[in-house]
Amino acid sequence: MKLSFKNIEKEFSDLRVIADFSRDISDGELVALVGPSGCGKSTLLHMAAGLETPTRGQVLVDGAPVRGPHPERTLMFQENALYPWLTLAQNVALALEFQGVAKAAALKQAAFWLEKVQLRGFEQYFPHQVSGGMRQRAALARAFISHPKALLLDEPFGALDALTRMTLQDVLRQLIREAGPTVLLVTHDVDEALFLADRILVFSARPATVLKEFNLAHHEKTHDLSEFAAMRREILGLLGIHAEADAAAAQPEEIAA
Ligand SMILES: Nc1ncnc2c1ncn2[C@@H]1O[C@H](COP(=O)(O)OP(=O)(O)OP(=O)(O)O)[C@@H](O)[C@H]1O
Repeated sequence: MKLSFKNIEKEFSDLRVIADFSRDISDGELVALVGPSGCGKSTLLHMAAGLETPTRGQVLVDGAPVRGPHPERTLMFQENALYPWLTLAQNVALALEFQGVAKAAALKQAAFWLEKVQLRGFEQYFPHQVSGGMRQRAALARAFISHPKALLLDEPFGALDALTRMTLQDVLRQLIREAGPTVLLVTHDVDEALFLADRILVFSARPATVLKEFNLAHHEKTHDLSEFAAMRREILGLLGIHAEADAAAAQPEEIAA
């Protein structure tokens, strides 16, 4: 599914949030959106989901204007995504039941997807009985069960510790490889963007404009991101975070001859 943002501008009353954003996201591409807090990244995601409309401009899905939410475009949030009164299996199955699939068939599919995210044996657990990482695994299963053509991820692992986040990034990458959806990922974690994305868009503060775009397609990536150290430094610099140690302190001591 191709997503196109055409001259998007967004204002909330007097607040100018997005200033003339245009980009095409190709079918199967994973584009990460990074930028300062409150610059409008989630707003762009909500527009692609059909939950928010641009003040000016258009969001197109395979050439047709977005008119509202659709199960083909699935939004996934940071946390609290599961219903606490339903088991993990029931939560995952619900995504299919909403689309008219009978409960028994939906639960069978849910078991399959829970196994894919390594939650076999936890089908009957309630969300509060499992860890945050396990809840997000279940949320991933729920996102993928309906075979979305576009996945809109809003800080999906933002509430997890660094190690759990990395294992979840691996799970997500495997699911994406198998299912091939187009993905828009909002993240504050530059390493997450470097690891997962084919392209990274770095936004300015409000009103958001793209400061710079980084292309990472065709790189075989691992969590060792040393190959991308210069890019990482540049992205952090654009975000106003200076990664270099104090230049003077970083100088090796001169060796007396
Ligand atoms: N429905 C709304 N009504 C009014 N203002 C809104 C609405 N949605 C978002 N905003 C405002 O628009 C701005 C951008 O919000 P948005 O959530 O898109 O930013 P963000 O870049 O995703 O931020 P963060 O990284 O902190 O999640 C914020 O100032 C926010 O308060």
